[in-house]
Amino acid sequence: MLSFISFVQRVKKGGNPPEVEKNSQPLRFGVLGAARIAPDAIIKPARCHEDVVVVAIAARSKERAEEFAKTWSVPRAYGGVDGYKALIDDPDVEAIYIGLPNSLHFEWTMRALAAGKHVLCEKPIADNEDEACRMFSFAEEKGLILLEAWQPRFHPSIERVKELIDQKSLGKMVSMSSELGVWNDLFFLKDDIRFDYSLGGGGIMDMGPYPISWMRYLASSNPTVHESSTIRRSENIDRFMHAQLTFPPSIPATILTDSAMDGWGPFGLFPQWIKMVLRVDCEDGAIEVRNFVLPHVWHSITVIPKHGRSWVEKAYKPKEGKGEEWWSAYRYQLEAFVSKVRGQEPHAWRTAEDSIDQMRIIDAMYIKSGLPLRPTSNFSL
Ligand SMILES: NC(=O)C1=CN([C@@H]2O[C@H](COP(=O)(O)OP(=O)(O)OC[C@H]3O[C@@H](n4cnc5c(N)ncnc54)[C@H](OP(=O)(O)O)[C@@H]3O)[C@@H](O)[C@H]2O)C=CC1
Ligand SMILES: O=C1OC[C@@H](O)[C@H](O)[C@H]1O
Repeated sequence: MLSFISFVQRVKKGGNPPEVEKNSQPLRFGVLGAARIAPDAIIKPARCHEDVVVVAIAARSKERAEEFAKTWSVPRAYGGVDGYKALIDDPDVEAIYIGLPNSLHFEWTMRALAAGKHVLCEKPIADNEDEACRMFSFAEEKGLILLEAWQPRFHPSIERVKELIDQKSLGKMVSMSSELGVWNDLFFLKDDIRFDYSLGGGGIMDMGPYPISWMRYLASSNPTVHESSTIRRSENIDRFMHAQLTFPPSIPATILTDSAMDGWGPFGLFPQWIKMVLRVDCEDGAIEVRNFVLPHVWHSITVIPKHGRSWVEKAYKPKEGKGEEWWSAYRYQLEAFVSKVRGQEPHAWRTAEDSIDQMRIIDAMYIKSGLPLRPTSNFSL
């Protein structure tokens, strides 16, 4: 009962966070694309961050930009064919949030960096490893911050799981597995960007960043991809992927993603509940993490020793440092981004190398399953 009440309180406050008083010179963000994820990923976190304001939004249509600006109280709206460019050129904007289709992450990150802006760009950072390398090397050349927005990395829950593994009370890690599946019609549009190869779509592009990054972080290493099989939605788009990997020295791992799980019951008429389980088996027990995608909404960390009783943990607030029970993973992410821009040590970070390695593994999964890499952008500065 208590945990249900705290769930309701957390979701209520996290979903509509309080507006806090701002510092005298907060970091001024512009939002590129009136994407569905933008309110959760940047607008709401900015509202409750004392050192951030969102000053502008750009969308392909002026009406859409104005509507978004009105809904979310953003002072300036840019639209039309030059809308994105106008936002980037706005001298008042210091940092850009990019929530565009994956195929546009490269071009608009490069343009934003060229204009001297820091960038928080959605996951996956690019269409492939080659693009990711070029983006991070340009950010370094410009002395600007570029962060791939993979929010679970910043939430206290992942830190707690890592701590449980590293303290070795369950012994050494022996294997990992994860399942991430959603019922198609529950989440996606008929013409979703995720189903369009030219926009960098694909199931493992969209869902893969979660299990792959969790596993890489928990193992503190990068895997080799051995095998990968898919059920396709269309020619180059994986709906379902099952991949087998090995983390060094010889820890096997399996990853399953499915963006259109079959329904259940007569004729599969009823939607399946979302599957979001990651399991780490160790010599003397196991850990199961439920909801490793949006851990702030709800999660559970079940510790299952081979000898003795299991227990369940939750970690919404860090043991030390800034944070509140109701902070979303996006809010924690913004905290880290701003610290980095301000030259302070963030509580967590995702390095260039980390994001580039991540793209290399996604590429390897496509190669192993006989699908082409997502297309490299033709854009050049
Ligand atoms: N971190 C997370 O939790 C999540 C991250 N994401 C990531 O965010 C990004 C956006 O996802 P999502 O919000 O679901 O996507 P949407 O389809 O809702 O938004 C994509 C935006 O891209 C813009 N856009 C520009 N060119 C095109 C084009 N040719 N076709 C379609 N849209 C275009 C549109 O902006 P406009 O018309 O307004 O200019 C649109 O609002 C993806 O990279 C995805 O992986 C998504 C969900 C969760
Ligand atoms: O990043 C994401 O997180 C949740 C998923 O359902 C969604 O497709 C994806 O873009």
